[in-house]
Amino acid sequence: MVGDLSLKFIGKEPICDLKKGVFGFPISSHRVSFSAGELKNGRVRTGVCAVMKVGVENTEISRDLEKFEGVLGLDIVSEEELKEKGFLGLRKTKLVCTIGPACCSLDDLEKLALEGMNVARLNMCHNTREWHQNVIRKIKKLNEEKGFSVSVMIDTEGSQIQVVDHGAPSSVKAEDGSIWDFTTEKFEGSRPFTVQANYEGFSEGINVGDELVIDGGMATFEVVEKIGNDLRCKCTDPGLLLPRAKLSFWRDGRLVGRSDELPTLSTKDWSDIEFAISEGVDFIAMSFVKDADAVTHLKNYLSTKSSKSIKVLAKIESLEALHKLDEIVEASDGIMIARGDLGVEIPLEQIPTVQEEITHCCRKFNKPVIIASQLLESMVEYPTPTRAEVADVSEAVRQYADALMLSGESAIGPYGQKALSVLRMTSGRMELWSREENRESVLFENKLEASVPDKIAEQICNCAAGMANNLGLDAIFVYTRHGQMASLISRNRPNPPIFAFTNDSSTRMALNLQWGVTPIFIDLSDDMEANINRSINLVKTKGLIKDGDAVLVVSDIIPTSTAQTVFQSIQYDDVMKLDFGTHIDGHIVDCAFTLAFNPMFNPLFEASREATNTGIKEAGIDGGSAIQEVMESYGVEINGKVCQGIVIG
Ligand SMILES: Nc1ncnc2c1ncn2[C@@H]1O[C@H](COP(=O)(O)OP(=O)(O)OP(=O)(O)O)[C@@H](O)[C@H]1O
Ligand SMILES: CC(=O)C(=O)O
Repeated sequence: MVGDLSLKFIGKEPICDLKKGVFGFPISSHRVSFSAGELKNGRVRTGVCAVMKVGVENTEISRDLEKFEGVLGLDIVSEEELKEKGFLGLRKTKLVCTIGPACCSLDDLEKLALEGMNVARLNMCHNTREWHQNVIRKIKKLNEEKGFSVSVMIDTEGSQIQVVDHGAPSSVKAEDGSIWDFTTEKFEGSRPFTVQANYEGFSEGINVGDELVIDGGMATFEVVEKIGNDLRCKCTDPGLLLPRAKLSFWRDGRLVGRSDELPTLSTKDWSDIEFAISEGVDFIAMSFVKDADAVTHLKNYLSTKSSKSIKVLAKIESLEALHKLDEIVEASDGIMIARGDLGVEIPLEQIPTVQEEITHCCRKFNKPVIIASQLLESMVEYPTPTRAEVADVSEAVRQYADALMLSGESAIGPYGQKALSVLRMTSGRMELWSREENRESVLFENKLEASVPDKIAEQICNCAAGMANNLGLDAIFVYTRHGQMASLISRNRPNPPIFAFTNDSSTRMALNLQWGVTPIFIDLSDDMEANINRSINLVKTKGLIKDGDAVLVVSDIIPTSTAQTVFQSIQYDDVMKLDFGTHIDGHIVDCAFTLAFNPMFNPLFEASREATNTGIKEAGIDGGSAIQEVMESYGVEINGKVCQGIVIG
């Protein structure tokens, strides 16, 4: 992991507010670099380096513009949005659409892509292999020929106890007091008042008196008799039975776990995964994940079978998954909060808090999260959403979910594009409100568990996001091969948009799901200066950035070129000090930071801290002697030798 941070100003004016210089004074070209190379045990680890550069002369830009070449793989929708609304107008929340019969033509898919669909979701529960293949190919065709960048996700069917047949072609009403048989017996056609379940062992451990709940509350029955494996039930809360309705059993107000023996991935799911690999999808959303092992197993399988990197998302839709949330989130590449099936296993009133907890957990582990199901359910039938639905969407955006998903609204409803536009406009409005309220002024503080270089990269990204917010920068440019730093910055939910330049097409497609990140495909070299200049010139040539815009540049690309002599290596035992001062009309502003990796230096930090506090307290002509006294009272043991603190300057 490598980090590389620099500030780049386009155009003549030195900037700070940033457009007027720091405290009104011009900023000179200035560069600081560091890189953590060797660690204590002598093993060479990947380096971490940072570059800060302020000020670029106009001539440099003009010179680079002359030699500009290459292609900027920015999708046409982001490009249009950027031209129309500017950096801060770019939507941060990503949008996922379930593709079904109502939106599977090339024309419909193009309309959804134009309306802002970032990811197309295909649920393998429905329709044929050929149908899915056809849709995937149409999406790839649109990406290639029309300049979109829509990622493809498939959902595995997973294993769950559900209705195979309920005696009617579509929905059927269960009346109060009516008696129904639930069975796994296979029979031709349909029988009235008979529901066929998909799983042989569905009634094991179920007692007379238990409650059988349909689809989390569509209808409720009481088990009145067990006949072999079959259950005879009386309807106690009338309602609808839909095709593929989910069955759950409850006793004394608690869920009776029934799906333990069902495999997370069935034989059909494995065959769908093979299909997904062969079609080169970008994400596989795994249904009914119970633990981290299932996710790890699939990830390992994909890493050996697929030449491209396919990301594995775990769908959180059972009580079991909630109990193992941390381990599942940590093991996966992202999460889908499948509120539909989750509502079958937990009381509905718990969904909002559970959603917020899962979203928070994903932030903690830096994994993208999709909030799914019933966001605009009424739009499956009606052209406008309810006010409550818009409030639900806004709440998901307020929680900083990475993505929102449409299900039946786009798959079967006649108003799919309109529903997508409601998501887009509601997200944009809420994002603006959050920014104006400066809700994310306190950056996300949970640290990720990682190696020292990764922690440093994380800190660089946290600083970068804070700096971009505090200085009111226009954009953050991240140069990344695997998307790690783009994702670490996104985790901080900064105000400016994040443009992730990558030369890896899997990374580009994966970043489509990450909050606030606009992925851009571009050729990258080891020469960061060349990468920065080329990409800025390309962006500039397209008219997407203008003189005076301030861009923060972060990179995780390790420079190998010998020309990069500017990078200095900082060892584990080194102490790095970054100190800068300026004056405004004779008033001096001084600022310094110190960074060390070896805890041996902690007493030195304590001495400096106490001396600084004394300096602040005693501020005045004689403050220096008080500082000196405190500093000299400290003895710091460094490599076995006790050294006395001294004040320099
Ligand atoms: N490819 C498809 N072909 C036909 N109908 C589809 C297709 N995809 C979705 N649908 C329809 O759209 C509705 C919503 O689909 P979606 O897959 O989001 O929900 P679901 O069927 O409840 O499954 P899950 O619980 O896995 O989300 C489904 O009820 C189904 O009728
Ligand atoms: C999306 C999904 O699978 C659910 O909400 O159940």
